[in-house]
Amino acid sequence: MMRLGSLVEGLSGDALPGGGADALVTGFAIDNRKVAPGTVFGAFQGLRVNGEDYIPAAIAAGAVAIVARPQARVEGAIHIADDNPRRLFAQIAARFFAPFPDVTVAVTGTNGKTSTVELVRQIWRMLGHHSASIGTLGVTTSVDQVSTGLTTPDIVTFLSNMSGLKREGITHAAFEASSHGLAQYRTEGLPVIAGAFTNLSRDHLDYHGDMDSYFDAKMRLFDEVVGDGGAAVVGADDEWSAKVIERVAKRGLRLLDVGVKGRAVHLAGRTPTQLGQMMEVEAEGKLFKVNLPLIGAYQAANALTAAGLAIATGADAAKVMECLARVQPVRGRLERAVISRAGAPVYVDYAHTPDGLRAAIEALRPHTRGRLIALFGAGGDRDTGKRPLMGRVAAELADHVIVTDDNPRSEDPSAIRAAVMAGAPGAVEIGGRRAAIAAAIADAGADDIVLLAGKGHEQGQIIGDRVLPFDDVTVARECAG
Ligand SMILES: CC(=O)N[C@H]1[C@@H](OP(=O)(O)OP(=O)(O)OC[C@H]2O[C@@H](n3ccc(=O)[nH]c3=O)[C@H](O)[C@@H]2O)O[C@H](CO)[C@@H](O)[C@@H]1O[C@H](C)C(=O)N[C@@H](C)C(=O)N[C@H](CCC(=O)O)C(=O)O
Ligand SMILES: Nc1ncnc2c1ncn2[C@@H]1O[C@H](COP(=O)(O)OP(=O)(O)OP(=O)(O)O)[C@@H](O)[C@H]1O
Ligand SMILES: N[C@H](CCC[C@H](N)C(=O)O)C(=O)O
Ligand SMILES: [Mg+2]
Repeated sequence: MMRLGSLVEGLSGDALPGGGADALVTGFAIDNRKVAPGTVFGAFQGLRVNGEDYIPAAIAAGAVAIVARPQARVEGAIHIADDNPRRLFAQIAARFFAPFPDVTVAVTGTNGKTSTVELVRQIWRMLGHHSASIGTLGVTTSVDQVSTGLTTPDIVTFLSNMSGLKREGITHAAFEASSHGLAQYRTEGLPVIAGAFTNLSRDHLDYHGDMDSYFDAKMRLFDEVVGDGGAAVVGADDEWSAKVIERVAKRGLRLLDVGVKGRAVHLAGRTPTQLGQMMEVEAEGKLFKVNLPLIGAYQAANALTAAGLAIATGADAAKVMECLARVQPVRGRLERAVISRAGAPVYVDYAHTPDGLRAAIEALRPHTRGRLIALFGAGGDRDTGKRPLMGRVAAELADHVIVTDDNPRSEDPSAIRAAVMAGAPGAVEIGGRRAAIAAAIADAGADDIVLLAGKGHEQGQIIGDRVLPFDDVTVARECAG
């Protein structure tokens, strides 16, 4: 327990009203249903509801203070007022949940965040650090993986997870900063010493409106979240890279640009091998030949971004390159699920954007002798504009396209499929993901390759408000057996 005064000192403009500084704080919550006596409640205006409407309920449940806009009505508890209550709440809560792992880094970008945080975690571990990652796969350490549902559930869960990791002896942590998380101040308050940008392409425009706003949401990572004197690892091969580098320079962060156009970690060459690829990498004036055991240009890019983060946080480049040769595949990212009876390899990948789909198909192309069969759908209650674009990418790059269901959520699955089909003339539509997977595998010959895209590691299919058990890898094995 801590006193409210010490938690807000220097953060909140106004002095706490009479006696407020001595109030004992027992915890933090942003949902009134999680308030207990002594909780500080963050009341935020949301997309669905206004959290300020729950202030009376939070106070009735024992909230000691409310962090909310100055206009909010607070009676019977201390009102800590700020025009940006989400930011202030994160700062105050971080003081409560401190200490955190000593070395903390964050990754943003449309695609590649989960892969990159997972690869940094592995590199750090190989270098002898106690490391963890937080993101779509949950909270991962070398001994444990706990799923959390969302990439970044909420600020209280995030800070309490980070604090729990510190208690378990974790010294190095990498986390995913999604654009929703950044816009809602869900992943901050703690010192972040390096940030990384992977790439930017169409997704989530339902939430952000347009690409410039989406870009700005992501750039908060470098503008505000990474601490003064910190580093920025920037994937240099994206059409947005130059703009990112500009922002990083303006903020005065140390830049490590990585990729084919990168100078700090330069990818000079890349040759696919049967189970991976040989990369030629220049870093710190030396040339390294790295046998990366992961396929696809996109995985090479993520591996180098992860390497950049390890270097930015003090690791020796030569040692990091040695580690890259020993990384384990990331769950559900070009994971080889099974080889069909006919002899066709079946890959599961989490591609759920047009650019992700392009990356996944291009990764498999050099490994395909016959036809590349791509199966995917699009998630319901998400950016609708990406659907025909995903269809178009697949129709252009794959030899045979099957359009099926992803997580329809509250939408009509056939309407989602129709929107995808609109971009993919010639594609076959099969409602019901299991039936579609069975058809894809049955259709594949010995020289063909099957890509099951969109759901990666997910263990359930969200239909309406029900989550039915579903795992692409398991279903693929059942259909192939
Ligand atoms: C669009 C979005 O990001 N929504 C998230 C966000 O909602 P919001 O702030 O708009 O909240 P709201 O539901 O309108 O409620 C407003 C406030 O009232 C509070 N409340 C609400 C009801 C109540 O009874 N009592 C109460 O106190 C809520 O806790 C909230 O603080 O905050 C909520 C509480 O933390 C989240 O549950 C919710 O995630 C929804 C479920 C969601 O689907 N999010 C997805 C899109 C998401 O965030 N995905 C990204 C991944 C993106 C990527 O990596 O590509 C992620 O980081 O996971
Ligand atoms: N660097 C990259 N460039 C292009 N596509 C990529 C890249 N990295 C990953 N992808 C594609 O995106 C998919 C998801 O990868 P990953 O889970 O690492 O990304 P993410 O950013 O965490 O996604 P999410 O937004 O769902 O959390 C992969 O399965 C792949 O198809
Ligand atoms: N983080 C992404 C994951 C999408 C995964 C896909 N299977 C879907 O349901 O759309 C999102 O929440 O938009
Ligand atoms: Mg992710």
